[in-house]
Amino acid sequence: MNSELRQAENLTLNERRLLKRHGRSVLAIMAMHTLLCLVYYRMGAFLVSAETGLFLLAGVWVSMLAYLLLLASGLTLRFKDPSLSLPLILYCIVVFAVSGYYVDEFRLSVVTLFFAILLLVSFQLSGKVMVGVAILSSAAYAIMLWLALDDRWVQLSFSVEALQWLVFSMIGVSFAITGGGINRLKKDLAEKNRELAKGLEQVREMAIRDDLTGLFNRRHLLEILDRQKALADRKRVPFSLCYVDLDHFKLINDHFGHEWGDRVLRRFSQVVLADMRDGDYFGRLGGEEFLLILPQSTEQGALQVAERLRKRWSQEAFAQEGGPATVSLSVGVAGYRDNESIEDVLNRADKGLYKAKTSGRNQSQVA
Ligand SMILES: Nc1nc2c(ncn2[C@@H]2O[C@H](COP(=O)(O)OP(=O)(O)OP(=O)(O)O)[C@@H](O)[C@H]2O)c(=O)[nH]1
Repeated sequence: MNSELRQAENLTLNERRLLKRHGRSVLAIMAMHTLLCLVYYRMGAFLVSAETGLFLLAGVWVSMLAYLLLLASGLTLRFKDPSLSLPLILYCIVVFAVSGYYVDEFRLSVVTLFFAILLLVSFQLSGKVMVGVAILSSAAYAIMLWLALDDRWVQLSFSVEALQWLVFSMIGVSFAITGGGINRLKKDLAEKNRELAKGLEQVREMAIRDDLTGLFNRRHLLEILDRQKALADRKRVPFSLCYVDLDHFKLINDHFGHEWGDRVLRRFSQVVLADMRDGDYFGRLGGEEFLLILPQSTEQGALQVAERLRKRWSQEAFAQEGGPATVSLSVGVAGYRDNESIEDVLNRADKGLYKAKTSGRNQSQVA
């Protein structure tokens, strides 16, 4: 599994965990709200008939359970806001306004729970939306109050109710402003985290790559070899190496300059990368020496790959650009033998290379 896939999976897991926590918080707040309503009903302060009260509570809980099930299903994960904070808070405005309407004496205590939900959604909603929500909730409170006063004006004190509305509205707006700040902070933090992850990825890339060619460096090649050896020892999957060395490279530097030497090294890297099979590994050991690691390849298979590469590279000409006509290469091939060390298999590949060099270069030899 590549790192992007793993990262995406982790993000989804985190998102799911956060959603679960959000769902639990909403559930707790709504349960407290129901409990308060039931207590006030027992005290005779919730001014509804048993049927109406039951109908209202059933309505609240059916829609609440539908919301929680929707979150738990993961269907909302593809939305920009998987917790559906805006629909939730709009729904809560209605629920708290309706319940507040029926509890004259304890109105403020019931609607206070609304602030807990407001705080919860502030993690998702922007400052502007939060202020909009606060204004809307204040308007809903005012309408609810107007209806209550209209119905029961004898029992109610306009000035006390108006003062409570003012307190509710002011707290609502200050929650919205603070919540907007939290949201901004969260966004800034997420952006910083993204930058940090990008930076870390760059550092990791720098640690495993060769500067000149962008290929894997010696250290990373050795790590890959360790992994291949473990796999081969455990699962008996063969792997082979091609130790590749460009011939008479010193002459290229001497005749055409160091710049040309670098250019040849880079072109060689591109040619191999374009030609190699998915799942194979190619890197630069240093200088003009390269290593091709071929998982699931036998020595004979690797020899064929080496020969194909040698022939492909021999077609690469530089004379027209003012460089060497062609540059040949020699390859030492070695297949991993059960339980031998990485050092041993590398030494055998190096021996093959030596054989290829001493036998006239421009060839591949198994060792
Ligand atoms: N341009 C360039 N040259 C490099 C780099 N790294 C190593 N070299 C040069 O590569 C040359 C390698 O020379 P040798 O080890 O004698 O090998 P060779 O000339 O290819 O001879 P054979 O391998 O025997 O065919 C040296 O001159 C190094 O300076 C590099 O990054 N860029």
